[in-house]
Amino acid sequence: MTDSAESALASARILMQALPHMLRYDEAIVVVKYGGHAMGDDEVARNFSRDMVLLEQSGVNPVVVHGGGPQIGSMLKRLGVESRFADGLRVTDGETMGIVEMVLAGSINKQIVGYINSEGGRAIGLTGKDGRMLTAKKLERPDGVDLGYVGEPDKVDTTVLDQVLGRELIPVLAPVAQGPGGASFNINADTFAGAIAGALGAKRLLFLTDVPGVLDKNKELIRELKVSDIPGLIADGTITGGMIPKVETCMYAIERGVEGVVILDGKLPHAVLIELLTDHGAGTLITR
Ligand SMILES: Nc1ncnc2c1ncn2[C@@H]1O[C@H](COP(=O)(O)OP(=O)(O)O)[C@@H](O)[C@H]1O
Ligand SMILES: CC(=O)N[C@@H](CCC(=O)OP(=O)(O)O)C(=O)O
Repeated sequence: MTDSAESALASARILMQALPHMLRYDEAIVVVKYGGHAMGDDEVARNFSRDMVLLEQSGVNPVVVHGGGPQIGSMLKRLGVESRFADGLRVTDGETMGIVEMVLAGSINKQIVGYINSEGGRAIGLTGKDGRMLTAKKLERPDGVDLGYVGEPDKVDTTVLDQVLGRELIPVLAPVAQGPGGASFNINADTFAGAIAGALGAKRLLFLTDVPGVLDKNKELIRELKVSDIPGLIADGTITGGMIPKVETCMYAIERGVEGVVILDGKLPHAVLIELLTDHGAGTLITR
């Protein structure tokens, strides 16, 4: 067989394997949270963007929610502003909020839009403010510690997204929202993605991070989890740090009707396609 015939046969085999999965996700909404740690270099960003375009072309409706914690940290350092966290959330005074909005809604959001456009897609960059998609309320902590302009989702209004989805456009959302008095609030990107996925009734919520998924005590990947397994894994110290808000968001999203949440390594080439369009999946699948 010639090289080109062999390559065509290989593509046909992949397509045949992917077809039943493509039908399962036809017209479904898949929310993909693209974490700041998963963004990496130019090639990672191009692979990620290509996957979003391929999904859209296969009849799936991807909605991207991005983070940018490490990138905000670098900008604060350059500007000589100290970064402070309380339980994984950035303490956000007025000056910090201006820089958070500049980095998330400005540079990162438009970079991702640019990458998706370069791969042949039509991306549309928005924040929670646009069309009042997501309004924030100030996050009040039980211990009374004031985190400043850190918000949590109050209301989600999907009017703008309803106009965009199904029209060959890929929404790319930055986790900034307007709160009481019109001020901008900084929302953890995992929490923002969970609220959007819940309101849209997404079929899947994918968290792209920098580890293969939820790891057990021996650092082995746990392939499947039930919501009821999670509190025990937090209590016994298996799940710690930045993984806690992620799995808590999984529980929240599944309670609101999201069918399944997957935590996976965003630097694995074509992680999203492998997860959605093959039998073996790529990370940890969490279901009811
Ligand atoms: N059981 C666990 N399995 C995997 N990662 C864990 C676990 N417990 C804690 N983590 C930590 O959670 C991190 C992912 O959260 P985070 O750094 O907030 O990611 P992102 O920036 O992508 O949102 C991992 O890099 C790891 O250090
Ligand atoms: C309140 C809060 O902590 N907001 C986050 C928003 C960005 C984010 O969540 O980015 P990652 O997903 O890359 O961590 C922050 O300021 O870092």
